Amino acid sequence: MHKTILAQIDSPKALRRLKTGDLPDLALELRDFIIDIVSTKEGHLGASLGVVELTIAIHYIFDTPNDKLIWDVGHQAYGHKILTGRKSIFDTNRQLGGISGFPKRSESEYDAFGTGHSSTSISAILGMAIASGIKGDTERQHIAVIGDASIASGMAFEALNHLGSTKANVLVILNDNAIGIDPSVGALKKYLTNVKKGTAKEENIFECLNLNYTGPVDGHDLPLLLKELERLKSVKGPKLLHVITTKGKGLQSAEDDQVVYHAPGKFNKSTGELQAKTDTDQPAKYQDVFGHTLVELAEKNKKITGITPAMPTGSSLKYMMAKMPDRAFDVGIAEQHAVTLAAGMAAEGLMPFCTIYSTFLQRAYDQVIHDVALQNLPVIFCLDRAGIVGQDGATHHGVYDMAYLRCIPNLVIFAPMNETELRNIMYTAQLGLSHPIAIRYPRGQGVQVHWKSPFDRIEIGSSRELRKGSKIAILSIGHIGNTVAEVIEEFSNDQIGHYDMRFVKPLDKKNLYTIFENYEYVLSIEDGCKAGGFGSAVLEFANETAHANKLVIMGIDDLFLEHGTVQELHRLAKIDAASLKTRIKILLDS
Ligand SMILES: Cc1ncc(C[n+]2csc(CCOP(=O)(O)OP(=O)(O)O)c2C)c(N)n1
Ligand SMILES: CC(=O)[C@@H](O)[C@H](O)COP(=O)(O)O
Ligand SMILES: [Mg+2]
Repeated sequence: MHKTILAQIDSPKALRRLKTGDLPDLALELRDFIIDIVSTKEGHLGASLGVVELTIAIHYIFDTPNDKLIWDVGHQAYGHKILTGRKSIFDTNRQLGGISGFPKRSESEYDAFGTGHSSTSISAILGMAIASGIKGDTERQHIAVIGDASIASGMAFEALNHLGSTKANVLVILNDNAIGIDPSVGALKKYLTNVKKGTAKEENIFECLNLNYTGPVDGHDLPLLLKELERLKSVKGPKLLHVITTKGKGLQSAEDDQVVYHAPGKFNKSTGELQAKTDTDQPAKYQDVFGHTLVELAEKNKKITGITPAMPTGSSLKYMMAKMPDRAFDVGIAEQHAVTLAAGMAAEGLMPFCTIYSTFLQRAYDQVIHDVALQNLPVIFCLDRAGIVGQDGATHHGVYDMAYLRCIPNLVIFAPMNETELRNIMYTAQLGLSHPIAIRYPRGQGVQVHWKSPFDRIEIGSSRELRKGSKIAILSIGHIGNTVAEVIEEFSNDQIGHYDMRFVKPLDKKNLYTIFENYEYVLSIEDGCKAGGFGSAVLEFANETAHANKLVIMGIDDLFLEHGTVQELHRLAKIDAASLKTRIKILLDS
């Protein structure tokens, strides 16, 4: 009997034909299935395990896909994917050519809205509910599932503020597990904890916002969930169901270490034990070089502060937070606030290192312009996960930052080719800059095993000549310069020069002028979009000096790159070693 129910479910329609008594067994099977696949294929684990009962209950009670269902962030939607016709291809999750790790409109009619960045679900579902109203569809249900960390973000609050002033038929399900990737933070978290303890003040914050509030209810109690959802189906207007769940539910190690099991990599599906890393003599991750270097600098320079919007582990700001809790802040999923908070600190003479994933800084674009650059406040942005990030895919690649930052006056943009360069620019920045600076570095490892070098000051706007040549000059920006260095080793002649340009802005125009004068061809390469990026900056320079005909730009074309390994995606984007080799050969032969 057990192990057979999930096999029958190829759609929510099949699910809805089950007896309610079968659903607890289905929940067990669904958990096992998720654990089984994620243990070898990797991905986000804890969040999906936590909402197994909720996922079953929603699809059981509501008429998806006619009723609209949005999963905020979407990293918890594995159960949803499996129950909505993607069970047989779930083992392709996050792999090249496979299904996305996040809901995606083009993938399934059950994915009502594409997510990946958090806190968008309430706005989007309200938009859909308003659309249903305008189209005269009064029966359709609209459901957004949002986590406790995501609902604390500004965008979610903006949406709640609007929602509560409407009669829209929207159900917000607050999935409260008291943790984001790292433990949730802030006053709202304290409030929700008090609600759970029954010690909250009499007025309920959601009722004050004019939402019909139910809860808190046990999100693992399937009969209770079914009952509440069935009841709420006939309650008109905006409403919020507060469910309490355990992230990682059903796998003991994932419940015990929720931070690690958010996305644990490969693990033993029976014991939960993580697959041991075999090679210890590996270069450190850039994020760790950042995190440890910041502590090192902050120990001497008391003006240094650190800020992360909800990514203390991912960015490694956790090291400073542990050592200097008064000077290092996790502000929750609040990129806009993080940037303007840093601006305020800089205005008062502090030296804030504001570390944000490249992709998530997109949300704080106006704050970078209006609050930082326009006022020329020397905030130090450390943009982690810049470039292609791999399996998280299109929502997460950090490939636009050079383009979207380069057009902002006053802003310096630097990309380290290795750990030493990252350390040195961090050191330089805290010596005192007269401008804000964005330092972009990729996900994963650098190239140096022994990275703890003594500090050296870097002259702003200076590039490095790594190899002198005569025919082709390769200009690289950041970590991708290591691919260039490797590739040109294979060309024994001295025709190829290599320049680590370091600064997207200001460009080292003096050096560029000499390069364009002395080489027949100049080839720029970047792990960002070509439109408006580093190569575009070089092209603008080349135009000014009438050398544009010498320039070849390698970068990412005008398209959204999907998911796959970083290597696969570099190959697809034609910025990998083989593509570079081909380009070089063509130029050498011409
Ligand atoms: C705008 C934005 N910032 C940061 C992230 C990174 N991120 C992904 S999941 C997550 C935590 C979400 O926590 P919560 O909403 O409580 O959901 P749970 O994982 O607990 O289910 C964060 C910070 C993101 N996806 N989007
Ligand atoms: C869902 C989400 O946005 C994060 O969990 C993201 O996948 C983190 O990526 P890193 O593994 O690069 O920290
Ligand atoms: Mg949570």
